[in-house]
Amino acid sequence: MATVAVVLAGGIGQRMGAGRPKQLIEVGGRPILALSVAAFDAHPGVDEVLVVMNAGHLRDAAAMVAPYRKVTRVIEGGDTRTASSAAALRALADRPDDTRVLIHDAARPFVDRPVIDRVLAGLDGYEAVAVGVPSSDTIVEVSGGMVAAMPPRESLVRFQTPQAFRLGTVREAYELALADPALRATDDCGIVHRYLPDVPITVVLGDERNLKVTHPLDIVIAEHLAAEDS
Ligand SMILES: Nc1ccn([C@@H]2O[C@H](COP(=O)(O)OP(=O)(O)OP(=O)(O)O)[C@@H](O)[C@H]2O)c(=O)n1
Ligand SMILES: C[C@](O)(CO)[C@H](O)COP(=O)(O)O
Repeated sequence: MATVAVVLAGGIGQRMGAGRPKQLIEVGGRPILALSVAAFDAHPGVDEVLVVMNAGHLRDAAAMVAPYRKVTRVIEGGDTRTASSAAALRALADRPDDTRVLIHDAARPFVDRPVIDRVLAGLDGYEAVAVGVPSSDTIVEVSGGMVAAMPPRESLVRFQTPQAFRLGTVREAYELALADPALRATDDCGIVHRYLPDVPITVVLGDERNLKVTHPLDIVIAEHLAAEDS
């Protein structure tokens, strides 16, 4: 069965405040979007890359990813990350249920081959795979400014991407989610977990370098990581 990597680049980068989507910013002389796409293009287990971009920058994105031969389409995303994932799933509507789909934040340009290897290996035994790293901070649930719950840190991980799925599973979860007026989600595994609670989601180890470039300080870190790679 085919393996498709979806690179989500439909955001506007509000928290970065750069005046343009953060995935178009260069680190180490290359756009963040290109670095993310390159990681999947170079992976021997990935057959195809689908890029999701916001409407105003489709041409910029197409030009940036033109050198990568596995990129088959650059499509328009939606107003939220969830809507952009849904747009990608619509673009894959004609693909068989056993297609393997990896959904990745374009804003994580340092995803590397070992992380992708672990995700693909996870898909051999499970319908849904998440990537997590242990937290070095204590994570607390807060309600109304007060501590409401303190789950033991050993039981917590921070999710990264790519998250991977059998297409039939993530498609079914999204069909249910999109029919729910109360839909709220920050990632794709969250949608599978909520709408198909019987589907086990395995968690494989991520990497601290696989950071999500979100705030201006992250650009400083990203430049440093890019220099390490050069
Ligand atoms: N409507 C959206 C929103 C986000 N994303 C993508 O999902 C990933 C994670 O989102 P985030 O880091 O929140 O990016 P932005 O939405 O651009 O950032 P912000 O929330 O600060 O505006 C990014 O690669 C982003 O481009 C997307 O494809 N479509
Ligand atoms: C999917 C994600 O990267 C997992 O940590 C994260 O939830 C994305 O959140 P964002 O607010 O869209 O950046």
